[in-house]
Amino acid sequence: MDFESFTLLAATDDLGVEPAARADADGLELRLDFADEPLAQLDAYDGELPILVTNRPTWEGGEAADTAGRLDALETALEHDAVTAVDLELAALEGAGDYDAGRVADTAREHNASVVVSTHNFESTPDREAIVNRLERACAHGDVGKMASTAESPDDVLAMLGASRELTAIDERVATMCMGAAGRHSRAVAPLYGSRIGYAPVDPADATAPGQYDLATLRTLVEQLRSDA
Ligand SMILES: O=C1C[C@@](O)(C(=O)O)C[C@@H](O)[C@@H]1O
Repeated sequence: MDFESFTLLAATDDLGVEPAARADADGLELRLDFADEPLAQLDAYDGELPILVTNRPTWEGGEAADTAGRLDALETALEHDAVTAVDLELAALEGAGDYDAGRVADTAREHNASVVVSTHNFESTPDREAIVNRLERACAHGDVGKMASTAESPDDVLAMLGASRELTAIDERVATMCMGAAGRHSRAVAPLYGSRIGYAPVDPADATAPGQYDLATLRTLVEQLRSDA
């Protein structure tokens, strides 16, 4: 996955959803931190969709302990041909936590895999300038800078969309979304402002973040809006 164009990922903890995802997804996001035996799942994987692997630490809203093993698992996952992208937290690349995620980025590049550098705000959405600054830092560390914030108002979504448009206009590759009820529509609209990645569960009951649409719905919304543009 090179994220040259909008890429819709079926977010999951179970690679068994792959056949059901094929109609609407361009790939899968496997959340190692949510999954049972994720590396065994990858060993057994014979699906068609490429995979982005994520192993989100607890200090960034995930369920993975901040250990060297968290990063080891991502490096092991990158040995699989089906894994063509890895998600690394901006904070982990800038020295937060106890372990340097730079080695995982190096491994990704050795395997010609893309590096998605992510940052999250589960409480609020900063202003447009702050979003631009954080996304520029993320873009500097990888192939796509990704930010997911929590919207409380339409103004928050406007800030995220404006930042997306501003960075896309200078050829930065970003993925943006606002979480929560107030931010939900951003998941369908942000691709029109340059966002390169969307995340959606096949089954809405399996959401990996607040405010996600199910996969088929998000595909329909994005395609309809893009055709109207
Ligand atoms: O970082 C992201 C974005 C996300 O949090 C979302 O809001 O859709 C979903 C996560 O699974 C993914 O790793």
